Amino acid sequence: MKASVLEVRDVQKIYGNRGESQSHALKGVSLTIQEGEFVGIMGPSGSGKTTLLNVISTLDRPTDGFIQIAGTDITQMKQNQLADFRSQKLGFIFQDFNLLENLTVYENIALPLSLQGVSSSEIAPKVHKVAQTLGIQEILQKYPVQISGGQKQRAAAARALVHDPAILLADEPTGSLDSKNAKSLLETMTDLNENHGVSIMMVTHDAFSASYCRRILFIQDGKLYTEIHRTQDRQQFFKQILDVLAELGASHDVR
Ligand SMILES: Nc1ncnc2c1ncn2[C@@H]1O[C@H](COP(=O)(O)OP(=O)(O)OP(=O)(O)O)[C@@H](O)[C@H]1O
Repeated sequence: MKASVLEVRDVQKIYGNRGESQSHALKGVSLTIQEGEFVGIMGPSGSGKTTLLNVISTLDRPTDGFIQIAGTDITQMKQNQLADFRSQKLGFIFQDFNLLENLTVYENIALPLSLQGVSSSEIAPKVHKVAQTLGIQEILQKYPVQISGGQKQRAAAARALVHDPAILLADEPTGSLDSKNAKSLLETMTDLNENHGVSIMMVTHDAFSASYCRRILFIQDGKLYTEIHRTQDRQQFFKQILDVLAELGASHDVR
């Protein structure tokens, strides 16, 4: 049986101190992601998706509950340990790429390893390997301003994966892409998941993007509402997602 890469148990998040106006953003969320899964997180605006992603990605702490990533309980870690853990075990892709404009694509991809003090001779083969997987070998010497949005997102994905993280966390990764580049990135993520064993958790509003996942967890009002698994083809799954979103009364994009 596969091991779990992520275990979230009874996680609560309350913003604001006692006596102030408080916001109960997560009200006891539990979920497990197994190694090699591609899981989507969806839900209406304000349901707690970003909060969930932030506590899993160690950027914020839960008020209560337990989160284990690759066998390590992150809720017990000190701040400096969390920074190391994040840079070694987690990979992130965001909507707006977050590439450094004054570094080449190669240097951007190498950055997480350079920051960990890995030698340049060890870094080079890793950058070339991940660039090959993402089909961006030709643009390694270019600067972000010289490449397209789709290429920027591939470079960002390469940077997220170069240190071989336990899980790739994606927050609206197709949000800044046109539909052709979005489709191409989603196909790449599917390839990473199916053929390279990358475990992925993706937060998205977009039913088309979500239809590439194998399983989707829906959150509403800080709690898990339901989950669905892809058993048939992607078009069927897309319809199933729209049905749940309609049930939730959520607004959604249809590409
Ligand atoms: N820093 C904060 N301080 C106080 N309340 C917050 C804070 N961040 C989020 N909230 C509240 O917590 C709840 C969940 O917000 P969250 O951003 O996690 O939702 P979301 O599902 O990501 O929404 P969206 O899809 O609009 O990004 C909301 O009621 C929000 O107003």
